[in-house]
Amino acid sequence: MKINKPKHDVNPDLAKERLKCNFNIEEVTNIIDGGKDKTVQRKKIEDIALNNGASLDEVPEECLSIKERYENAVRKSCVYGNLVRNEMLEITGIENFESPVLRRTADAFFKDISPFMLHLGMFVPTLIGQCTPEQTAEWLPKALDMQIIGAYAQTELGHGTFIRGLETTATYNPEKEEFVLHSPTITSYKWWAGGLGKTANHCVVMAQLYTQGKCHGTHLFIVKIRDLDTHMPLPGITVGEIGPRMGFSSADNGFLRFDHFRIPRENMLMKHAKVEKDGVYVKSAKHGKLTYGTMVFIRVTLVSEMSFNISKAATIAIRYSAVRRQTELRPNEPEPQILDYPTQQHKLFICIATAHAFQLTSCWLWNTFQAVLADMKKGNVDTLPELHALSSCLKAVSTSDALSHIEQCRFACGGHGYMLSSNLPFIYSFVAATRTYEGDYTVLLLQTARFLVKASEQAEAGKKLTQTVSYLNRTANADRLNWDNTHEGIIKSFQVIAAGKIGQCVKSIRDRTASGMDYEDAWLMTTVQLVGAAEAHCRAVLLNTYWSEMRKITEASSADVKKVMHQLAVLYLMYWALEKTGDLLKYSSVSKKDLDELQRRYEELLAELRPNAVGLVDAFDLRDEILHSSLGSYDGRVYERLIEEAHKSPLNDEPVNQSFHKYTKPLMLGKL
Ligand SMILES: CCCCCCCCCCCCCCCC(=O)SCCNC(=O)CCNC(=O)[C@H](O)C(C)(C)COP(=O)(O)OP(=O)(O)OC[C@H]1O[C@@H](n2cnc3c(N)ncnc32)[C@H](O)[C@@H]1OP(=O)(O)O
Ligand SMILES: Cc1cc2nc3c(=O)[nH]c(=O)nc-3n(C[C@H](O)[C@H](O)[C@H](O)COP(=O)(O)OP(=O)(O)OC[C@H]3O[C@@H](n4cnc5c(N)ncnc54)[C@H](O)[C@@H]3O)c2cc1C
Repeated sequence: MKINKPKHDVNPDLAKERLKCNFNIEEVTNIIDGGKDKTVQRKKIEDIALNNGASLDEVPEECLSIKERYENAVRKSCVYGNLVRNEMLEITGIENFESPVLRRTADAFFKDISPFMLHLGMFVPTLIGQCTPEQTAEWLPKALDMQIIGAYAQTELGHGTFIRGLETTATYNPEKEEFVLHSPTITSYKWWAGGLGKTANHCVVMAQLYTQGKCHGTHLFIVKIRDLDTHMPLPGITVGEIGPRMGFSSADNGFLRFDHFRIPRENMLMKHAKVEKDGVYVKSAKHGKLTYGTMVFIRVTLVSEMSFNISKAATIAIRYSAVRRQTELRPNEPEPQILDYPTQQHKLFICIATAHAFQLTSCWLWNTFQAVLADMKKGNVDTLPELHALSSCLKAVSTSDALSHIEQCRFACGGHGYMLSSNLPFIYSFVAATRTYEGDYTVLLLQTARFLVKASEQAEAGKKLTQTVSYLNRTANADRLNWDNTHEGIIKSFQVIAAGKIGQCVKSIRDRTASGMDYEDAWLMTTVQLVGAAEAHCRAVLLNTYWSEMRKITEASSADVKKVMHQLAVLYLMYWALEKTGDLLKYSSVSKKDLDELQRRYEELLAELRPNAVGLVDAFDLRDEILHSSLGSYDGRVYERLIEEAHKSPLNDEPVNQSFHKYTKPLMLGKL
């Protein structure tokens, strides 16, 4: 495989690691990309984006002021957007505008975030999923061609989670065939939408629809908020940026207030529900929640996004751990590479395995999503609840796991991991937001729990369940599973844990209602358990999917690749079994001896994977321009880069900062 040759000599420790690797790296890269042809396509696209050179910042993004950072990000977004529009989409096909391949090239331009991300990330998908054919013809080409720039304005100051509680109103006036958008309260200010503050000239708005004096719940509208020529907000629109936050600091998350702002009837996105010219409301014939479609789509794509982010953090931390030496093991011997510490391997090898687990699961989820869309086209919405339950829990657990693994990667890099130049803080703060946005962790797990409780009741009634919960048919009446110390045994035990927890939730709810509580209170009192049950279900799905997809995808692989891919999947199973020993003890016959044996095998597996660690992260094939890391570059020039980056600090522009003469010296002389 053509590696982009490093300009400098590779650090000798890192070079030695590469000699140790005993599998074909390119073969693993092809597996991750989804095939050899996909790797070739990805590299072609990366060459277009990365050779353009526009990503190069003279001053690091983080050293700029808020305004400069935003302006610089817009500059780069325009160069990047133009490349996507004119060159990259020609290769992927326009229908793949959100391909992970395009997504990863964006990271070469932005350490933090592009103010245009939500245009392609949510505005365009909403047009695709929510417009009639006529509306699609009107809006989509303009959006894809970037003649209009959009945002997704759903969340309000007062409500993000509870969409039905949104307060913005869209009241239909049949005389003028217009909707009047209005923000009646402070809490109805739209709040948070990415790109809305300063960049977007259009946005999709979620508002309560009123017609013929009746509220029909939340619906989507496309709204032009700024003049296309002057970019001034239109009369009736108050729009701005919400202020500095933990991450997302180069984008302009926005607020928006409507003062009786009028839009034509045709601007209601009417693929599912409609308002006729005379004001008659026609509800969706298929399903009441189809306006939530963009959220389902993004939740599905976030699983692959998490794989990508973990693979970046793991690459940085593992390459650094091969270069870094610390602490004498024995007197007069060289200090070991920190990667030789089993505790370090425990922090990091699970990250490699998780990146693979999420990548394979995300492909499987994507196929499930496509199958549900195909069903819905034929008018069948029966598979939607299962997709909603799956995408909700996988979004919640993948973002939460990614966050804790990325934090482990930072811990694994000691003090240097705290430097922005390592890129780990950027990756961390980006992923921290994913745990909240697009549906908070707890809230989404409770959505899955709702589905699981129903499924459990159906299993009890002897009904045959759909694929992802079919284990409830087999395990509903099982008490404690006989522990079986095989890989399949571990997966089965997670299904039994999930079934046991769901069963316990059902019992708690029933006990509480039997003692006089109404159903809502009984549910509320049980929510801590319900979140645990949904998480357990998600773990069972993840373990099962990773294991079976890994076996399928490596069927034709070479023996060495098969072996290392197999080792990673086993590591994943064992890691989670050991993390959940309490549950295993509760729901299976596992003994202390079995668990000790599992721990011993896990530690041996870490040692077996050790020689391949650098090879495994090289297989992610993340170019230095994408990694943006002083600690993680291919050549391992860690210390040189840290010094180079330190010199870029604006505080080093002059030998003495003016504050010395202004404040410190007077203080020293007692003249302040
Ligand atoms: C170069 C390329 C760059 C591209 C780069 C890409 C990167 C990609 C970057 C993205 C970047 C994003 C940046 C953040 C963008 C935001 O964050 S946008 C805002 C997102 N907001 C949220 O996710 C809000 C979360 N809240 C919700 O989804 C809903 O309120 C809840 C929690 C699902 C509850 O909804 P509800 O209407 O109150 O429904 P509820 O009464 O609980 O349930 C009623 C029934 O509806 C069902 N239901 C609820 N939701 C659904 C659904 N969605 N589907 C089907 N059924 C549903 C329930 O299961 C339930 O069924 P039953 O049990 O009755 O059978
Ligand atoms: C970086 C970032 C970008 C964003 N971009 C956009 C965007 O482009 N467009 C957009 O419309 N929105 C956007 N959002 C908003 C985002 O979707 C919401 O913040 C998110 O859905 C969570 O809603 P909330 O803020 O109302 O949290 P809350 O619901 O207020 O959550 C607060 C706490 O209450 C708990 N809680 C809430 N409800 C329940 C319940 N029913 N049961 C148990 N616990 C509950 C939660 O678990 C959480 O612990 C963005 C947010 C961030 C952070």
